[in-house]
Amino acid sequence: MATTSTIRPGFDVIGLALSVWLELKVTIGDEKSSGAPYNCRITYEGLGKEGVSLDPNQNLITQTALYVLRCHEQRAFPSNTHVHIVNPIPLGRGLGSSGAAVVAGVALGSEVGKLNLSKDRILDFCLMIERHPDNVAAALYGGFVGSYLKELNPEDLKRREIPLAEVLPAPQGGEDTGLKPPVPPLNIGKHIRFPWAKEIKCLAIIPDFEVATADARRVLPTSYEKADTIYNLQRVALLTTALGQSPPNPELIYDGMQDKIHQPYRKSLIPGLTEILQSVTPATHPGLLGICLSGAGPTILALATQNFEQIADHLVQQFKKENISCEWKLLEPAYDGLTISQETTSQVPSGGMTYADAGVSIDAGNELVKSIKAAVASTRRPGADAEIGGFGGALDLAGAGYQEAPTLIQAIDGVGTKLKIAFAMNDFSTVGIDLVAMNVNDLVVQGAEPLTFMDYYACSTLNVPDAVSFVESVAKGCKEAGCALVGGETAEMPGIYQGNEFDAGGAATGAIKKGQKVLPLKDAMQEGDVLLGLPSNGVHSNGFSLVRKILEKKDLDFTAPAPWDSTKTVGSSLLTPTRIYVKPLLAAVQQDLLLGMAHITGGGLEDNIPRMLPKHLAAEVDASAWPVPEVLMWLKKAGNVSSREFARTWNTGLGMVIVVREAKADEATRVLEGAGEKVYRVGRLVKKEGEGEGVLLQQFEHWDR
Ligand SMILES: Nc1ncnc2c1ncn2[C@@H]1O[C@H](COP(=O)(O)OP(=O)(O)O)[C@@H](O)[C@H]1O
Ligand SMILES: N[C@@H](CCOP(=O)(O)O)C(=O)O
Repeated sequence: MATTSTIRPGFDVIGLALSVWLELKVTIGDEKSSGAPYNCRITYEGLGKEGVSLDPNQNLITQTALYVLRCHEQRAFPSNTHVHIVNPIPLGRGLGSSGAAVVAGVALGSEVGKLNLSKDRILDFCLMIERHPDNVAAALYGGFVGSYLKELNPEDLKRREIPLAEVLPAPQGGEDTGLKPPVPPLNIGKHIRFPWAKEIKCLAIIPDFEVATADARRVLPTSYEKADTIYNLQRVALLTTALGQSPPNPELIYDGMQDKIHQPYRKSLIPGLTEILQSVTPATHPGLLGICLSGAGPTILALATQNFEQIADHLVQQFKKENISCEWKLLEPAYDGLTISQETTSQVPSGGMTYADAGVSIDAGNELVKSIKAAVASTRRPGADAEIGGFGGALDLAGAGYQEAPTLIQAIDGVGTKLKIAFAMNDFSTVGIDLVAMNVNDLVVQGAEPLTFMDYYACSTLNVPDAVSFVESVAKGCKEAGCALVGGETAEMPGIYQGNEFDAGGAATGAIKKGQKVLPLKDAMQEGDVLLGLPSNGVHSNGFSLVRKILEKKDLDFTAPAPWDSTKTVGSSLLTPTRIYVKPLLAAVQQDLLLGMAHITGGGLEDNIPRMLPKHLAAEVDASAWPVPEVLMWLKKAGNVSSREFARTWNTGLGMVIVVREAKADEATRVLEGAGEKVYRVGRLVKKEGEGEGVLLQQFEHWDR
């Protein structure tokens, strides 16, 4: 079940289901639950743990389920029911936690009561609890949804027990609610799904305080000026179509998301709201399409196609001016809505043990596979269809363009301790790119075209949203490298990993056409060959143990503004994914322009450059020839890291170093620049003195500026 955000000016009308899922795991016949009130024991994990009641008559989910059961002459849950709630949706922030809880509650009642309610009937019940249809309709049906409430007929209107409150603290309405609750009239809500352009993503800027939806509705007037009503109607009519058009039109969407019937009244509850909403436009922040309050607030929803981090960081800073801290999330529309699955292993004998009891959930694994299918399939390429679910990933070499047996090159690597930063930031949307980069960059330096990738994700207990975010980022990396994600492994190993931590590894396979040489061509290299460097964009994926030590020493939190880049937090800057150099380098390889390449990973320039050189040659490198990223300069200074150590730990600003013949250096530069690279001439090959150094660094005082 996804959380929804109502998009202005469609107040109480349009909602969007987002990729954050409230999950209920229900067991009937659970011995530990015997004697629980209403036969129901609740356990809870996730957001809101401290505040949410575990009393079945108080908890919104079970309270709603009891209401549904009582409407069907069932007074309580079946004996020994255990409901385990897993909630990743922040409560009271305008992200529809209550809407999702109500949908979950009605579905729970329907399932345990064996009522077999249709989705449309579930909506009727939901609307008895939460009277605005936008959140519940989107959570129930999934996607971008418009909805309306049918006018009740005079008989129904007369019924005192039909709820008047917006979010009811109890399924109530009359004195006898508990015994004889109001059964909803039939078909009171209608919905329709609108198209949503695939490139539009949702940034949720979530302040660290709550605004109860009921309070945010209390500040609204009971009637509106005609002009304000027309203002909103005009915009909503266009907006629902504009959000489905590809490419999206920022002007239409930005204008279409203006509102005069609720945001102006809610500014009293959200400090700085008007200024914050006005502080970004598509002109000041390219990629932004529109901005509004999410639900009843205080979360801000920004729709965008790119530059997510800059937009989010800007909005976080605006809130900061009001002394409000925020976290932000990049979310996608979710199209599944309410989903219910039955565990096939449910005939557990009394006292019998299950794999799930031991901490390994086959269901969660299956759900993960279902959720990542689309992202994985998007990496398909000739020769590999990237369909997961089989026992192994298939690659048809002829289909991939290799008619004669090629040389296969394989690489395997992990993300390393950069994962620690992702855990601290609870952001797994980029580390998969690092994982792919570490592998495919190793392949391409040998001249191989990456064809397939497989990832390994090992955790304690599978957190499906985190794992989905991770695999989606792996898929992103694969697309950038042009390889298909043909499989992977998710391992739940309680006892080996702790909390939300996991380890991630992966392996790539690439090919070199018959007749084409495997690089480096050590025998062909000679004194005077030129070294070209391609820029890194920061730390990439090595040296993070030292990075963390330096931050600790400087007492710098991951959420603090980065001292080297005021537009980012320390954590978000450090999570900048490793660059993938495959496409530009293959362009040069195909023209036979390169003699060798070194991917600058652990061990830095000092250890990696010699890996591509023959024993008798050394690399003379001019450290002043390329700019060092600010983050690396800061780390060097803050950690008082010597230049030698600097060049052995981090990439110093070069992600790739390439050897070319002097006569081909300009041509190679032109090809690489044509493929979008910046190229620096950083040195040359010289004769090595005996067992001397493989890298002779010159001008490294430049790093001490
Ligand atoms: N997973 C949940 N389990 C139980 N109660 C919940 C859950 N999610 C939300 N609620 C209830 O809904 C309230 C928040 O609803 P509301 O004010 O409408 O905010 P939101 O914008 O998050 O929907 C919470 O305080 C809590 O009582
Ligand atoms: N249309 C409602 C939506 C409330 O959403 P929530 O996520 O805050 O519960 C409103 O704007 O009041």
